[in-house]
Amino acid sequence: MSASSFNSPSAAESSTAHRAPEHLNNIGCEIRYVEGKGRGVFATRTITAQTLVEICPVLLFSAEEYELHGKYTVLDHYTFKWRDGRMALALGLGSLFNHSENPNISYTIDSTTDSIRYTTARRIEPNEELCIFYGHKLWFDAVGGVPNRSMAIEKPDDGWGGLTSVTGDLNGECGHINNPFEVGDPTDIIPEEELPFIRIKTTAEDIEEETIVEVRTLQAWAVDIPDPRHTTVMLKWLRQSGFDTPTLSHLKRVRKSAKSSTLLIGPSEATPTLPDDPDLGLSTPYLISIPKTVALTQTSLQLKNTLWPTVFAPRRKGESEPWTRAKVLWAQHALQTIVREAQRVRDAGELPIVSYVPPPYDIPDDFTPFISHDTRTTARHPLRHSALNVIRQIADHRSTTSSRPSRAVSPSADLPTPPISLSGADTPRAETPRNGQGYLLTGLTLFTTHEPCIMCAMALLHSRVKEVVYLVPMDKTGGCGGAACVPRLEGVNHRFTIERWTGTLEGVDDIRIDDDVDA
Ligand SMILES: C[S@@+](CC[C@H](N)C(=O)[O-])C[C@H]1O[C@@H](n2cnc3c(N)ncnc32)[C@H](O)[C@@H]1O
Repeated sequence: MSASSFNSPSAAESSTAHRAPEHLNNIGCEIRYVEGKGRGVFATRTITAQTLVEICPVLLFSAEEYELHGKYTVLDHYTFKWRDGRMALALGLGSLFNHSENPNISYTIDSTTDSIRYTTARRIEPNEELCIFYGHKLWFDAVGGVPNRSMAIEKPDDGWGGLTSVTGDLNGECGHINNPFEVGDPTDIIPEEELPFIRIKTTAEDIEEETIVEVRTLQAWAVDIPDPRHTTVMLKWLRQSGFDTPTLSHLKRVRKSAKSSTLLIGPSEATPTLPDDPDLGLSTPYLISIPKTVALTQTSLQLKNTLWPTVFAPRRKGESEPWTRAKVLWAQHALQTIVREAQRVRDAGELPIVSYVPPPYDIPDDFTPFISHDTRTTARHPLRHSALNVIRQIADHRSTTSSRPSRAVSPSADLPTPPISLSGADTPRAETPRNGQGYLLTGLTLFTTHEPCIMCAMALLHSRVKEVVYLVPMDKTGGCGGAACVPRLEGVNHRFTIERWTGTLEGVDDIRIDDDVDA
């Protein structure tokens, strides 16, 4: 909101006696009058998180027109600065969202259509007011919940109604927002090379593809069939022999050459007994090295084929989850939240390391976020790393409330409820479900400011977290691709996805720490 000069807004003049107009929004929003604020937007029913509630076309005024006329009118309480210095008025519900320090609506501009898209930042309950964040320099006395400042994450004064809380652009002008993910269809899948992060490889197959000289092999029995016409007989024998096991299903059974064939019999554990038929002219079985896994790329296929003909199976489904534009924005929002929280805890004398588990992108309902920071300094405890704290916070909360993962906790101003104390005393536990669903992080993404150390990476593995996204790599101490990559270790019984964020985010430089600190 620009409010460069003060004109008494209709809101200030209005009273609850006014009748609010109907709005034909089928998402569950309506306009109501509220004491002290004028009109506002309210939910008529539950609206789930990440719901697009309104798309508003904007009315644009030239800078000159606005400077000469607009700013002396009531418009000045409704307009935003547009990209090229023009002023924009959001039509529809856009101009009726009131301000809150705890906004439940975030919004992005779509300059291709000259419109603004408003999305719920969390689940909204019936009759709740839908609010955005205007910035810190308000030109009116705000009515409504002012958060506990000690808990609040300080937001920059963006002059843009909190728009930049989504975009990370903190220079205060819409015109300078340069976030490619806020423009366009939120359901578009972003091409891999345009994603603002690097995927850290965590499967053995992935490593093999990168360091292709080190094809992992195993020993298996083979036999030469001098007359290729006997190959079918030998394949039939193999099927009945019991030597044929699924362990070698990623390999072809026969390697043909110009004059003979070679049959792959089975793994080295059992010495094969061949058919007793001299007419077949078989060689004595012998051990060969064969690729241990399927070929995921053409390069790998070529290399593996030199050992033994290998099945080509390009990257298996689910290994590289596609990211939509909306999911990138969800992640940006989460990361901006942890950066602000880290700045706050740094100012409070702690290490600026924060871990955050937001509602899952796909199924955000019934889960309120958890956020924890490093408390080694205040707790005087070597294990109070932020990732461990948040894992423990979730487990404690879930096991002491109910078996159903549900409303949880956060100290963030972006987030609705106050935090569980991180005093260091273990919370007494209620009975937990046997499968661990009650206390694990199954299906959840953990966002963290710094690459988790090896201890935390192991704890995350035990917690069955689905995905870890971090900002600052810790080359000397990190356990997610820095000093080591714990979920990549052979023999671990769970792997989680890791993304190192490379996209620009305001404030990251403020929270860097010594590279030999365990985060
Ligand atoms: C963009 S308008 C919002 C819609 C406005 N309530 C109306 O009825 O037109 C901004 C104006 O709404 C009022 N307003 C917004 N948020 C408020 C709040 N938290 N407390 C009091 N007034 C608020 C202020 O008068 C402000 O100038």
